[in-house]
Amino acid sequence: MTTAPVACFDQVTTLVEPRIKKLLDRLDPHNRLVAAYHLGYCDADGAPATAVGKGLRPALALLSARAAGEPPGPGVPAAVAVELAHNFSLLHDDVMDHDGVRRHRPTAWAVFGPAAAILAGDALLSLAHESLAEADQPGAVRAVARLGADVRRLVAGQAADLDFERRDDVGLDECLAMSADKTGALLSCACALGALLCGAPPALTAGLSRFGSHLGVAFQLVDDLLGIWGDPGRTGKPILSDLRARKKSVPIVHALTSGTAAGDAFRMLYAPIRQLRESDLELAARLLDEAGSRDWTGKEADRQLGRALDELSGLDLPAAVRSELVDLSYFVTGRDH
Ligand SMILES: CC(C)=CCC/C(C)=C/CC/C(C)=C/COP(=O)(O)OP(=O)(O)O
Repeated sequence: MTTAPVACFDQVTTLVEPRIKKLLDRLDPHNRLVAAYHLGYCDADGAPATAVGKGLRPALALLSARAAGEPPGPGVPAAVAVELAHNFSLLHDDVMDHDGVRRHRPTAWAVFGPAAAILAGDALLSLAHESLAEADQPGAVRAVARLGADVRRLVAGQAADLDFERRDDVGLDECLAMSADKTGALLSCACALGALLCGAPPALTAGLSRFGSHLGVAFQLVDDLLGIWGDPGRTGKPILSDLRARKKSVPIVHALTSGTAAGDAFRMLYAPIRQLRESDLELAARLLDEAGSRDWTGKEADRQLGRALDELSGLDLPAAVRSELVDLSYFVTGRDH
């Protein structure tokens, strides 16, 4: 496990969470309860609880504002916006995937029903845009437009991901492109949005954006590995969850297209006509390992991390910000949850 850089995550707790809680007050009581439950601010009865997400995207947005030479404060509307947009996507994703557990607790739809969870997601996305539109800062309009464009990419990535589940001819390149849309777009947005909101020079915003894209793909590849080989006690999701759901994540597509004996055996096991038993799932994970797919995915995550760090080295950044962005990048790719 890699230790998280402390300062930027502390600022998420002290600066971003209180602002999100204040925005939730604008929602009708039931919608607010579902959203607050999903965010981990309360349990299903409304009793206070401790927030559950890692807060990666808001941490990046605060660092993005600092990259533009500002203190973290002016980055808060951006940090709030990306965290709310991220949680909109998780609420809807859990409904679409019928996932019953996230962040070590029953998902919002499992507790309150799919309609309530979808509406809570809709409300969070609206609040994300309000957070930026109400910011009295030079780049507010551009920031709203940027968030909108990146949420559109996230939606396209999710559509591709769902489509892949029905297809048996998915290629590795399109799978990586899907990861760049589904996850890279919002991380890229987080890395650019703080600077954009603060009116930073376009070259700095563009460089941060490219850094975030590569980091986002690396993040998704690590997520793909954790979806198969992660410890449920750490990930907060059921064991072998991506295999059980017959996902076409990168390690799975790598095996299916590897042309190895293990990859071919995996293809037979994973065929849609077969009912997958628990023992099949363990065998499937072993075959992926034997096909070299775990190793390839880990190396590709490292390659994307390298490209992210190369982008960073070309940017003129305050030393403390550079060092936190580097620490955060290693945390993201070395995480076990
Ligand atoms: C439109 C739609 C439904 C899109 C879905 C897109 C989607 C679910 C992408 C997956 C992104 C991802 C790896 C989330 C976990 O982030 P994390 O580990 O940072 O989560 P945390 O906040 O729990 O820490």
